[in-house]
Amino acid sequence: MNPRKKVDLKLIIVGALGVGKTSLLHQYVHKTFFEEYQTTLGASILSKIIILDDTTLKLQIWDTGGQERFRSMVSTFYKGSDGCILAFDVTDPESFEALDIWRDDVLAKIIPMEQSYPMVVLGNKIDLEDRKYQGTAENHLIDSIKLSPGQPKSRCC
Ligand SMILES: Nc1nc2c(ncn2[C@@H]2O[C@H](COP(=O)(O)OP(=O)(O)OP(=O)(O)O)[C@@H](O)[C@H]2O)c(=O)[nH]1
Ligand SMILES: [Mg+2]
Repeated sequence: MNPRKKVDLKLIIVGALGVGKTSLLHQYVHKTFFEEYQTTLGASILSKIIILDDTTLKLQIWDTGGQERFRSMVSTFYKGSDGCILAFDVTDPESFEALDIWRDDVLAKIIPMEQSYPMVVLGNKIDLEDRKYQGTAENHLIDSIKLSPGQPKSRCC
C-alpha cells in the first residue's frame, strides 16, 4: 500500500476590517463561533490537517487583521504563501470593492514558487438579511474583480 503523500500549504486570508475572517477560520478549524468582535492585531496562525484522496494536507492558515495601520506589517506575512482567500461581507459593498486593492497588495508581495497563484473570493455573513450579493453570483464576482491578462485568475465560491 502506498504511504500517503504529505503536503504543507501556507494560506492567507485578507479583507476589510470586520468582514469575519477570524470567525470563519475559527468555525472551520475549531467549530466555534464568537459573537463578540475582537479585531485581529497583526496576524495569527491556525493549523488544520485534512486528507484528500491519497494526500495528507497540513494547512497553515494565516489570519490577518484588516486594520489599515497593520497593513504594511501584515503584508510581510504574504511571502511564501501558496494561495489566498479574499474575504468580503455580503452586506457591505465597500468591503467587496476593496478586494481589488487587497488582491493587488497580495500579488505585489508574494514570491510564488509556482507560476500560478490561486485566489478565492469568499462572501461572508450570508445569514444576514440585508445581503447585497445574491446566490452564488459566480459570474458577477468574476466580472467584478478586474483581472488583467496574464494575472492569476481569481475564483469565487
Ligand atoms: N451575522 C454574522 N456575523 C458574523 C459572521 N462572521 C463574523 N461575524 C461577526 O462579525 C464581527 C467581526 O468578525 P471577525 O471575525 O472578528 O472579523 P475580522 O474580519 O476577523 O475582523 P478584523 O480582524 O478586525 O479584520 C464579529 O462580531 C462576528 O461575530 C457571519 O457569518 N454572520
Ligand atoms: Mg480578525
